Amino acid sequence: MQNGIHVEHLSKHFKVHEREAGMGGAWRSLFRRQFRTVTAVDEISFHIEPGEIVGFLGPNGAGKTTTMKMLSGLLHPTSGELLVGGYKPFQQKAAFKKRITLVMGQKSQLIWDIPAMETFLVNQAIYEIPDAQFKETVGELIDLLELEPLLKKPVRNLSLGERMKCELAASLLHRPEIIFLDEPTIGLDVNMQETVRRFIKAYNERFNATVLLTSHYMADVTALCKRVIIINHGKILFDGDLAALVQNLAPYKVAKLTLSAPVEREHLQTYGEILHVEYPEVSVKLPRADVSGASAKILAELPVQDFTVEDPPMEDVIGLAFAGESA
Ligand SMILES: Nc1ncnc2c1ncn2[C@@H]1O[C@H](COP(=O)(O)OP(=O)(O)OP(=O)(O)O)[C@@H](O)[C@H]1O
Repeated sequence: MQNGIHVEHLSKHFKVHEREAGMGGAWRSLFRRQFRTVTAVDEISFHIEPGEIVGFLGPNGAGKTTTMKMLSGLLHPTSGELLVGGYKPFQQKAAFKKRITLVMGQKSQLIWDIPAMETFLVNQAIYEIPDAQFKETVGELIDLLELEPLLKKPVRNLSLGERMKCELAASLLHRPEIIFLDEPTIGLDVNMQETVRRFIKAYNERFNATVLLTSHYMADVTALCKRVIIINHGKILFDGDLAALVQNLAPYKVAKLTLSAPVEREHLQTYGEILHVEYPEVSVKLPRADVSGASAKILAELPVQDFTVEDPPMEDVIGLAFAGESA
């Protein structure tokens, strides 16, 4: 289980200084400091097999980044057991650092005023990558990410998407087998998101790399992750197949029809809960257990020009997970 990840009852508490509002509060807090404990991660356990790509989802402040930082050795856990690629991350052994990488979409490791290639050379020295391997890996990454035209420009002149591609290359030069990706596509346009996604998949396949990925873009998750872990308020709400999540949480599918003649809303409602009507387009919820029967009825009885049945959008399904938790 060399490239796997084992997490048992992992927790992280932060002690935060609380100050009362106003001048009086500031004065009092000089003498009597008040602290509050924030539980960012609360006794989570999971295992990830080598080569798996797992989506790590949750709303803002759920505990995703804190978990990733513990997994990559940047934060010391408050309690629990953690084994990543056979190492205890916080011991920060050189051999451990060579096996992992943490890419944060909102933080750059590239040196701003000089071309990305210079950062690559710095990383070659840091990770002690032999020349031949460095050349080979840089060549592969240039091909996979189409970096050639970007490498000689100062990083500050690159677009956000171009910078992200260089960021990924810089983070993967040492060919880590375990990669933590925190919002790798944030702020990128749809085409660039797709490029980054394809690259992550290709890297995973080529090196059998284990990937834990957070993203607010559900397209990333559906394209890359068979399995998802959902976290909220530091606790795991779901860990399993994405398909099972959709089935469990959304016991319905969405039928989208294009009508060839108007139909009264009251009549449409008899086929299922209406999500949207804007003639000629209509969306109706169909019970998952009877999709074929309900579809046949619609096609036989309504003036339908076009008809599709889909799973509800992932955003809605994840929303249901959080709603269920707070209910
Ligand atoms: N250094 C810190 N000191 C105090 N509290 C912190 C610290 N880092 C994180 N927290 C708190 O821990 C909780 C979890 O934060 P974390 O950044 O892990 O969430 P996240 O799921 O990554 O959210 P986002 O999607 O917004 O990045 C939040 O309540 C946050 O305010």
